[in-house]
Amino acid sequence: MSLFINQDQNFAHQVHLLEHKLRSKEERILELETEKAILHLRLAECLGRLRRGHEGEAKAKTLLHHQREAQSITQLTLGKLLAEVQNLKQVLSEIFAVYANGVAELEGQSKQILEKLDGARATLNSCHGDDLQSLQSHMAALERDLVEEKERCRAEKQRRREIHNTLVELRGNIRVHCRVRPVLPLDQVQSCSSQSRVISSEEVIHVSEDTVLVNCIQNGNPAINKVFEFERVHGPEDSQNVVFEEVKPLLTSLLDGYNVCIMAYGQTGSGKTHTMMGSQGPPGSPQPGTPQGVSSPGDQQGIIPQAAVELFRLISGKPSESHVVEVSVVEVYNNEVFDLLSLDGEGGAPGQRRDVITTASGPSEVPFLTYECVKSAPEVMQLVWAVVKLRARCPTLVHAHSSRSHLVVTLTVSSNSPHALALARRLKSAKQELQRCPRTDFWSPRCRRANGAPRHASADHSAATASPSSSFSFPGHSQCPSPRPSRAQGLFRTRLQLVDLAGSECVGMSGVTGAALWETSCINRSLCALSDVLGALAEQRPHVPYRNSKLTHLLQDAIGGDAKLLVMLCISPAQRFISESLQSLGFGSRARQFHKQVSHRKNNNLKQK
Ligand SMILES: Nc1ncnc2c1ncn2[C@@H]1O[C@H](COP(=O)(O)OP(=O)(O)OP(=O)(O)O)[C@@H](O)[C@H]1O
Repeated sequence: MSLFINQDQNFAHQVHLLEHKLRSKEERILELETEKAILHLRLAECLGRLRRGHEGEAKAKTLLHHQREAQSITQLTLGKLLAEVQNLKQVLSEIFAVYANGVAELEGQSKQILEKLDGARATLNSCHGDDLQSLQSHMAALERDLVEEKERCRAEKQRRREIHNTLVELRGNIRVHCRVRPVLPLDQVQSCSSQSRVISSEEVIHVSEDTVLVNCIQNGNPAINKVFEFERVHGPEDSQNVVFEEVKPLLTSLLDGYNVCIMAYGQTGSGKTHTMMGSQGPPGSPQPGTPQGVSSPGDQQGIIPQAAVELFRLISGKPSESHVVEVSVVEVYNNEVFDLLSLDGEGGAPGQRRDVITTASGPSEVPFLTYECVKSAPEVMQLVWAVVKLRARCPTLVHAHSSRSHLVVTLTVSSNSPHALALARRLKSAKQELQRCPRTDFWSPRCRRANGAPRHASADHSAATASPSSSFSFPGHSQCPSPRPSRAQGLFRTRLQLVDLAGSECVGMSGVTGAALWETSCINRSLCALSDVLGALAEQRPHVPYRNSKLTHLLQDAIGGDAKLLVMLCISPAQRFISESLQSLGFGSRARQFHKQVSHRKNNNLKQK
């Protein structure tokens, strides 16, 4: 039994070994098949490579072939190009040769042209010199003509001035100058728009040497221009000296025996006091905004100080004649005349009321008027500045230092000149004719005041009402009641009256009330009276209403007599004051009519001759 078991086991073992071998063989077969497949793949790859290598070789062969073809083509083209370059070189050398020839030719030609140019320039220079000479001689001739023309023009002007002066001498004539001042803060109008306050000061007045043009602008309507003509018009840029230079010639008439009056007319704030006195006050006085003691610049002096200097200069030029100069200062306030150089009985308050009378011989006089004898212009101005501060002033909405009275400074020159005495005789007969004018009654003021009452109702007049112990005094003061005994008999007297009128004003604008309102009414009425007198003279009416106001009565000789009168119209250029400016310009034009009529008649006479 055991034997059978061993055999079975051997057999099984044998089978098992064989199966193991078989499995090993099968695995080996699988490995070999795998290797075979791999070898197949490699073989296929190698075959592919080999095939591609063949194709590359064929391509390389083709490329080589093409390269060889290209090389042969390039060689051919290069040959052709070389041939062309050769040709081009040939052409270029030919062109260069032509160019070189051309340059040589041009150089030759330009040389010739330069030579011609030099020749032409030389010719031109000689021609230019001739022309220049002829031009220069022409210019010299023209200049000579111009000088001659200027001389003729100057002589003509001189002749015209002489004729004008002759006319003035024959009749008490009036000439009108106009001065338009610069725009000032008081010209500004403040109006409130919806957002802000607008300040404007539009200029509506423009000037030339002898005309004033006013742009009358009315809301919504086209502007109308009005032109006024005067003997001389000064613009805002004209200085005090320029204004005086035009006035100065009139002063020589004083020594020829004529009375002279220079009067500033205009609305309040238009520059009358500035023009007549100057804005700076007496030299050396402290000015607003300037350190104490600084002198006022000379060119700020107005007509009165400059006229005083000129008068003494004229007198000193005539040493053979003896002259005596006296000064009086009068204020016409509320239609009353006040003697500003007088002192009351106790030697205190200055400014006694005086009357104006018409003397038997014709001219008006102020009895008991105080005259001060003066020997120099500074002495005159010392007196005038001392009393000018007594003048009534009142602040208004238009002008903070508005003068409420008319100021009349009179310089009386007494002379023993035979020429003046001869003239005096001639003028006396002329005056007798003027006396034929009938007289009107005095305009009776509503507010007459007794002597001694305060002169000024509205203003602060501490000096005017000073106590008797006041330290106020005038240099060399000596009151001479009229008739003036100090005056030598047989002397011929002429008067220089310098008048700073009070300004006309519109009550609505100045906003005055109470006593100031009465002052305004008096000022406006006296200015109306002045205008009426000029109107009557211009129309040559038989009656001239001098005595309708104290102002015209006082100035009777100056306005209508034998005096030479110069009205200096003072005008503000601003739109705000246009109606007052038009009124003043109208006054000036009316005053000139008097002058024009005389000239016209004289011209006719000349023509008839
Ligand atoms: N030509 C000018 N150049 C510069 N400032 C001027 C000129 N004219 C007037 N002014 C100035 O205008 C202001 C008013 O002038 P001014 O006092 O002379 O007026 P007015 O006409 O005398 O006035 P009123 O009649 O009210 O006295 C002053 O401050 C003055 O200095």
